[in-house]
Amino acid sequence: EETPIPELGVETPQPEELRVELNPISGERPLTAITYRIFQERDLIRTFSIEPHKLLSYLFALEDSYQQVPYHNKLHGADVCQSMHVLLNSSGIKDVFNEFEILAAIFAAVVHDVHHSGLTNPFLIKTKNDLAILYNNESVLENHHVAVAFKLLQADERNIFSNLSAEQMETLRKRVVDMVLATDMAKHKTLLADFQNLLEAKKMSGNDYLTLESYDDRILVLKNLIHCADLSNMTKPLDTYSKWIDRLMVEFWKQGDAERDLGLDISPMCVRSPTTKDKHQIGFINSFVHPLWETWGSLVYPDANTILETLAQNREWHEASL
Ligand SMILES: CC(=O)CCCOc1nc(Oc2ccc3c(c2)CO[B-]3(O)O)c(Cl)cc1C#N
Ligand SMILES: [Mg+2]
Ligand SMILES: [Zn+2]
Repeated sequence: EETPIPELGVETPQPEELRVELNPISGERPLTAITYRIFQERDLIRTFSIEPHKLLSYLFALEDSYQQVPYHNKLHGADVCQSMHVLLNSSGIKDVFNEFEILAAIFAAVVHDVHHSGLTNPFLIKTKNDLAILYNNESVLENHHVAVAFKLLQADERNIFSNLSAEQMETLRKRVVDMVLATDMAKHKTLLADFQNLLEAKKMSGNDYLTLESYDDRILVLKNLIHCADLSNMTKPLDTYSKWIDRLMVEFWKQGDAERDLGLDISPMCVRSPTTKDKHQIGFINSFVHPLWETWGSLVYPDANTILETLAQNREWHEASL
């Protein structure tokens, strides 16, 4: 029978250092505030005849569908959306994507982890959680996030895409599904290899400007873009980055506690010990994050140089703590 997801919800007291003072502007609704502003700034509301009250209703419902877990909560959704917004302005790609692709990318970023339970795919799979059964162990969380995002659109008062044609909606939906599913870490190696092959081929063609014709080439760059935005914590200044790590570790350690209580092997990153924290972070940065950002940096050179410097400094900070 199904093993219940151990409650990681509101009743778990947030350790003091995780308590954040609410921003006087965005107050309780950082995700709605940031996303609405970005839609305005990119003129998406006018371009796609989005009814403002529907956009607010959708964003309120989306924000409330993010679980109150230490890391994968509405702040992470807001953060990845804002990071996507900035990355889309990188010199190397600024004029590459059209407004439909930008709408899809911003939307995919803000919905990409909605209803995340604070547990990993391997945990949901080994505990035979309903979601793992429903999605046959395949990108379980990511399938759930994008399904919830589109489920919320079904209410007419929340359907922000009601003025798109059926064909436009079909393509938007495909792009959003493709991007959110690409945030599954299990797909990282293939995604990055394909991205590197594409850039190599483009470099061979000599033209210094990235020209992308096919849907597959264009969506490949967008998949890597949302993956970068999702793994952008360590490209931020240390005082911000360290706050994200603290949240992530609390979430990982809670899963470790649940694994122990269920008599399961404790996932390496979920072992409650500050020393392994740095070891795992360095391992994750070296194996996944740095190669990805190096590749991104080569695409938007020299736009990402500051990012790469910050990434190196944050890695040194971890190494100094070993
Ligand atoms: C402070 C950080 O370093 C943030 C990056 C997350 O840190 C890790 N993330 C990992 O995998 C996922 C990366 C992205 C996501 C998820 C899992 C589930 O939702 B998501 O889309 O946010 C793995 Cl395998 C290890 C670490 C480590 N350390
Ligand atoms: Mg995710
Ligand atoms: Zn995420």
